[in-house]
Amino acid sequence: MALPVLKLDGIAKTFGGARALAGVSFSVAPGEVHGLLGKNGSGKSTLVKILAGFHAPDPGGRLDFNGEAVDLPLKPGDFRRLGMSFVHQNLGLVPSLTVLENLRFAHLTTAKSGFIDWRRERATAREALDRFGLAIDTEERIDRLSPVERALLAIVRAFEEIRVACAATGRPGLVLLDEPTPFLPREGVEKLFGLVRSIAATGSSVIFISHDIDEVMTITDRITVLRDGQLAGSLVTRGATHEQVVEAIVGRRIARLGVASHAGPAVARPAFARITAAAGATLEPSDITIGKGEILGVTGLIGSGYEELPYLVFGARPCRSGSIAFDGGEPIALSAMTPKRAIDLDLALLPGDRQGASGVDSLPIVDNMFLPDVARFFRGGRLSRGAMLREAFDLGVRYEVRPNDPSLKLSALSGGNAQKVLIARWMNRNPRLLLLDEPTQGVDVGTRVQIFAALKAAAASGMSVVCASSDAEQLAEICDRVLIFARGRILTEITGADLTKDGIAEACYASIDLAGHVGAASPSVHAS
Ligand SMILES: Nc1ncnc2c1ncn2[C@@H]1O[C@H](COP(=O)(O)OP(=O)(O)OP(=O)(O)O)[C@@H](O)[C@H]1O
Repeated sequence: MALPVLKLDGIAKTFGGARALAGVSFSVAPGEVHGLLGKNGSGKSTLVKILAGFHAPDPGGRLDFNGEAVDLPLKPGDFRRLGMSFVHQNLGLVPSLTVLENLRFAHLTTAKSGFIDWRRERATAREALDRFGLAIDTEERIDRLSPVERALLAIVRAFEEIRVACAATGRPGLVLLDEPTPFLPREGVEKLFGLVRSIAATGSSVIFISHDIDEVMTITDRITVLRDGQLAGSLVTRGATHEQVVEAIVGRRIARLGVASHAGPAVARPAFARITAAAGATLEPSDITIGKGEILGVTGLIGSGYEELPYLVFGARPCRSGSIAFDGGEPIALSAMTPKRAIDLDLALLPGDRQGASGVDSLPIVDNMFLPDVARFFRGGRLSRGAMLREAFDLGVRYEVRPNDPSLKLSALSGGNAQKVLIARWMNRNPRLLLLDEPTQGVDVGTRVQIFAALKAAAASGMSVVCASSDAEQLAEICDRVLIFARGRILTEITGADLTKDGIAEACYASIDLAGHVGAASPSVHAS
């Protein structure tokens, strides 16, 4: 067998007494696309950060790269010399710098001479972007790019670094992609997979971390599964089934997701909220009625306008027009809606930007859980921290937050566990209308099932939900009705037996052709 590009032996990591990795061993062959899977908090990102030189592993482990033992801990930057590159969950781009500066960052900061030939740098950056078919301006600042463009740029940068490193060393390299797809629309995922295959064809290897089992089964050759920091399984992808992979991750059998549980037409329900002529940056004036206890999905290709809806209703983004009326009451102009007023009206918003808008990394979990309603914990004029901690712990049990220590900072949790904290925060308030943007991004397959069950139970007791998502499987699983958007307008509505993962995905794709003809159609869709 060819010499592995990466060989790990007994890699362990302890954070203040808690074991994140308990002696992990596996290897990655040249030209192999290797899936690294596991529940939230199983240790995947910790392993990646050890390879990046960000965390020092506990003593005793061994790491070989292209057959040579590497001194541990890796020093920051060692990975570049060896021929590794990374796309981390937060993408690692500098928002205030340009595309060019981000793309050529490593080269610019290590340039031997003080002189930088900007014309040449620009041409090199342009070539790299063109090679990957990415039509963005090299002078554009990162904070002006869309999330999709940012993700693709980070991916292009990682692949470009490997290409250059391999040309210099003449040996295979390794790209590590830590959940690169949540922000990518279907076309972006396909583009990424094209890049992954082209890198693997040159003999370099790719480690692909994702919670999307279908994607992992499409792109990987082998799969390593971690559970509680230990190796829980190793599978050859071609011979494995979806169920086997899920079982290796969760440790038990669970029912396949994505099978629509809807056999008939949507149940007629009384209207809870009527949105009239809501328009934002890309959303064209649209009328939408949300039923009481209904879970309404909104989706489409990225940029089609659906992703704005939760924010416009919550007053978290500027609107061009629109109003909302609750329970047949007087309409409230969306321009007069603010997050504070929305909270007073018993609305809740879970934004999609986990690392930015939704949680405060530097605050303890308990504060993140109760930020919106801390007033509830004042007893006789004093804040009862004990009551907050007790309730936070109970919520942590219910939503399987690991580790369940509410006094830890949010930043000490893995990405998926942080998302559970934020979901728990809003579900616990029992709002009348829950607005979600990509609610289970980064959440593992077992927890997804629990969150779906909690949402369904809350809807059954009368809570209305709007779920904006590009995840067709999730929408099929939880929604009573899904609206497909194209070019800012509602193109079609899916209910009943058509409400399947494939049905939703097909409608989104169909929207590419149909969007041009949608202008004259009425965008109005109602719950019953
Ligand atoms: N800086 C840190 N301080 C303390 N504990 C940490 C730190 N980073 C990670 N951990 C803990 O280590 C464990 C593994 O976390 P890690 O981020 O590697 O999980 P993961 O498998 O990448 O999860 P996810 O799928 O949610 O991203 C978790 O219990 C986490 O809380």
